[in-house]
Amino acid sequence: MALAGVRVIELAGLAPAPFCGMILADFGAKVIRVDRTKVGMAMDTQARGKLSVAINLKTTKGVALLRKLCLQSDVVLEPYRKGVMEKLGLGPQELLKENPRLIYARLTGYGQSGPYSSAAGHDINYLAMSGLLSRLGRSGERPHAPLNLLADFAGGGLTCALGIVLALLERTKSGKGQIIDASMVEGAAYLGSFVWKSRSVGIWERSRGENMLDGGAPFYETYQTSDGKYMAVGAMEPQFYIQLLKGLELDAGELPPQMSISDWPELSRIFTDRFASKTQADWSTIFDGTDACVTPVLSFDQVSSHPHNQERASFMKNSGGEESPRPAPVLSRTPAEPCLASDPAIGEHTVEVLEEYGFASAEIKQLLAAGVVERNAAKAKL
Ligand SMILES: C[C@H](CCC[C@@H](C)[C@H]1CC[C@H]2[C@@H]3[C@H](O)C[C@@H]4C[C@H](O)CC[C@]4(C)[C@H]3C[C@H](O)[C@]12C)C(=O)SCCNC(=O)CCNC(=O)[C@H](O)C(C)(C)COP(=O)(O)OP(=O)(O)OC[C@H]1O[C@@H](n2cnc3c(N)ncnc32)[C@H](O)[C@@H]1OP(=O)(O)O
Repeated sequence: MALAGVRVIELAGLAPAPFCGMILADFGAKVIRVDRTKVGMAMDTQARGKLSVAINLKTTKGVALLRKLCLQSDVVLEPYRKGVMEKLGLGPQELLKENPRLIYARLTGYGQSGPYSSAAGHDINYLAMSGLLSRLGRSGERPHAPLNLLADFAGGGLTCALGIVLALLERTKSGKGQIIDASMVEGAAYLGSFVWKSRSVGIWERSRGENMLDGGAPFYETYQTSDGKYMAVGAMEPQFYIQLLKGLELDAGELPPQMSISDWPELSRIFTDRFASKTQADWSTIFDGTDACVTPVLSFDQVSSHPHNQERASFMKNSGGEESPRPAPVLSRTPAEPCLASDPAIGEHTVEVLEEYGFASAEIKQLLAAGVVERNAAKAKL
């Protein structure tokens, strides 16, 4: 796999850093998640392929232990509020001094500087601060955050993974590590570059929810079908729009012009009535194999059995039967090989990891007895 041989220490976090760690693990890195001790249940739902060590970082020995792990690793990924790692004596200056090849990734909401850098926050706050949230939502309604996908995962976890891979690539030339300051506000804003940079072509001039790509245009919308499901329409270009009208059995000559913005509400009503006359399966049969850019809005229950996704094996099941998306993109020679075993219990690999990093068994016993580290059995498989 592409990242085979890369060792990552991931400090346990809420959602974005776990996703970043899972991407690295899916593509072959050895990812060791550092959990707290005395925590019953892991909150990491993105733990595929990771190992877990439980270390009490509020002890001097726990901090020394983590330093030793970082000394022999390529990447440390930390998701805490600004200053937390420095308070523990695990800041980048200290760790890079000991291991100059270390890539030290800091994944936060607001970045390592600026007046908000120490504030708590979540996806919705970061998205708001990126400017993007102001553009998301229906006409006349409040801005709406679409799940916690944009800041936490796209602007956060995924962007941070890109930063780590870039730093690993650069290290092959310089031999040096570096610090990554991954701010979810900036990651989300960067993701919005298209919106920023396409303002000059006039496609965002109207209010939120009234433009071509944000729900304003009838040919870029979802429509309910007679069985309560939905179809997605993305027929922007005239040659594709004609195909849409053909599938809907509408005569272009009897309709207002596609780009007549003042007629969009009327066109939208016509399309709404038409889509409501057949089931999702009927519409799929009509539009499949055409260039109308019309697809069913698949639910999580439907998605893996759709013939297209099925042929590509786009979704997979782990050993416990849990379904999830297969890692993307697909690399031809060194594709991801996601782990199919169930997620690790907190501290499941404490002993194994410490042994691998050179701790003697007597030392491990002492650390366990003193509560500096904790070992737990793998979760029972039902
Ligand atoms: C919208 C998303 C998040 C969605 C996640 C949800 C799925 C979950 C969020 C809340 C969960 C529910 C809740 O917990 C209640 C129930 C609990 C129950 O067990 C399960 C059901 C629950 C209902 C549960 C269900 C779900 O899990 C939830 C709904 C996001 O946007 S995530 C993005 C968040 N932002 C960031 O990551 C940016 C960077 N980080 C931060 O800004 C802060 O870390 C953050 C997130 C604001 C949290 O701040 P906090 O004050 O809690 O922590 P920090 O200041 O960072 O300090 C960390 C301290 O921990 C110490 N520490 C770390 N490791 C160790 C260790 N191994 N040993 C000892 N101590 C450790 C560290 O030293 C710090 O200590 P100090 O404070 O003393 O310095």
